[in-house]
Amino acid sequence: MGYDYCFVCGDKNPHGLHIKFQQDGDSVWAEFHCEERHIGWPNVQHGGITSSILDEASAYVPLNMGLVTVTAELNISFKSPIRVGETVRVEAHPTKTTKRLLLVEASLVSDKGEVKATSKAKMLVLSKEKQEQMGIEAAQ
Ligand SMILES: CCCCCCCCCCCCCC(=O)SCCNC(=O)CCNC(=O)[C@H](O)C(C)(C)COP(=O)(O)OP(=O)(O)OC[C@H]1O[C@@H](n2cnc3c(N)ncnc32)[C@H](O)[C@@H]1OP(=O)(O)O
Repeated sequence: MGYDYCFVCGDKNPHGLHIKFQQDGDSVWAEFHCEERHIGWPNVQHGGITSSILDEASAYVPLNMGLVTVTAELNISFKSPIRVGETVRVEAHPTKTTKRLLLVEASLVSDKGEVKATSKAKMLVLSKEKQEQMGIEAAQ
C-alpha cells in the first residue's frame, strides 16, 4: 500500500490530513488548517488529531536523516484549544540522537503565536530486520 496511505501525510488516503512536511536543517515544519471534520468537542480540534500531527512531525525528523523509526513514547501537553478555522504550524527538532534512539521535541503554534500543544517523543530506530518484520521495507 505504501506511504501514500499514511493518515497524516499520504496523498492517496481519502480520510487523511494530507499534511506536507518541509525540511529546515535537522528540523521539520508544516501547516495545518482545522476544519469541522477534525473536531471532538464542538469547535475544538480532537486531541487525537493534534497527537497525530505531533507524532508524524517527530517521525519526519529521523526520516530526513535516513532513519526509519517508530514512536516508542509520546508525551503531549495540550495547552490551548485549537479552534475550527485556525491554522497552526507544527515544528519538530531533535534534542538528542544516539544509535538506537532519537529524542524529538515538537510544538504546534497558531498563526497568532499562541502555543497550542508541545510534545516530547522517543523515536526508536528500527533495524532492517525489524523493518522487515513490520512490513515497512516493502512500503519504501
Ligand atoms: C519518502 C517520504 C515518505 C514519508 C512517509 C512517512 C510515513 C511516516 C509514518 C510515521 C508514523 C508516525 C510514527 C508512528 O506513529 S509509529 C507507530 C506507533 N508506534 C508503534 O507502533 C511502536 C510499537 N512498539 C514497538 O514496535 C516496540 O515496542 C518497539 C520497536 C518500540 C520496541 O521494541 P522491543 O521492545 O522489541 O525492543 P527492541 O528489541 O527492538 O529494542 C530494544 C531496545 O530499545 C529500547 N526501548 C524500547 N522501548 C523503549 C522506550 N520506550 N524508551 C527507551 N528505550 C526503549 C530497549 O530498552 C532496548 O534497548 P537496548 O537493551 O537495546 O539498549
